[in-house]
Amino acid sequence: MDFFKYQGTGNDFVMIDDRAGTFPRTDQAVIERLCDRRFGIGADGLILLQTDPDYDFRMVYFNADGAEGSMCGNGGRCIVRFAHDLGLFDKETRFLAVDGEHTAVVTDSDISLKMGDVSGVESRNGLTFLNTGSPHVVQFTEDLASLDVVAQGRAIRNDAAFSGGTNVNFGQVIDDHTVRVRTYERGVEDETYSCGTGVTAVALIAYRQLAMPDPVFIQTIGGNLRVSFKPMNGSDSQFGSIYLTGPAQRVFTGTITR
Ligand SMILES: N[C@H](CCC[C@H](N)C(=O)O)C(=O)O
Repeated sequence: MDFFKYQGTGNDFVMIDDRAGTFPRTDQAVIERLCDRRFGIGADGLILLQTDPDYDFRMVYFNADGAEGSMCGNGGRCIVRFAHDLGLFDKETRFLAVDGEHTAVVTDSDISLKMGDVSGVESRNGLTFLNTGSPHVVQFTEDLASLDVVAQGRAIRNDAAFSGGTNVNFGQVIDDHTVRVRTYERGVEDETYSCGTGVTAVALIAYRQLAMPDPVFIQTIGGNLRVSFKPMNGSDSQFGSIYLTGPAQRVFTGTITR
């Protein structure tokens, strides 16, 4: 079976053209092995591109642990680049993911992905929590560089307040419109270089708590992203027209031999 490898700001994915629908998608051990950085290809997740009667394509996303995940923003940007590379559309696309419809626009340098609307921001156990397609906690800190993201992220990830777990993002304000972010990802169970739904969550909370204006510029370990949004219904915790914008590239192709 052929595979492709894509990365978006260092969040990397095994990408498979599964338009024939033959990939063993219920075999969690196979997916986990393909994502393993020692025994497999190595990736933060695996994504199937499938057909859909009403859309350009359908995205099916699995975390590195092999389980089907909630929405993945960087994976969404990567599969848009993949579909574009396959010639499935010209500049603009409409596709279906686990959280519903997404649209995206492709330029040479960037993919701009429309994210699902955000319906609320909660405080759980004193932690700021919201769902941007995946569940996220957002915390701001003064010293991001020396933070033990894995230890602190894992403790919050396993907090009983979050049934099913949560991803955990730590942000440090760099200037009036820029936040640097590090993320502990559920399903990878480690820090990743970037998390698209995570930086989206951070941008919205930077607006809500710190009055940071739209768009918010984000620095991750793996590169820079931009999040634009519109508050909805006169609320500072509901958002629409959310766009996640930044680079996504094919890195290599290969063949899975067993
Ligand atoms: N890396 C992804 C997030 C995956 C979410 C996943 N870790 C989960 O909560 O199931 C992103 O760019 O949005």
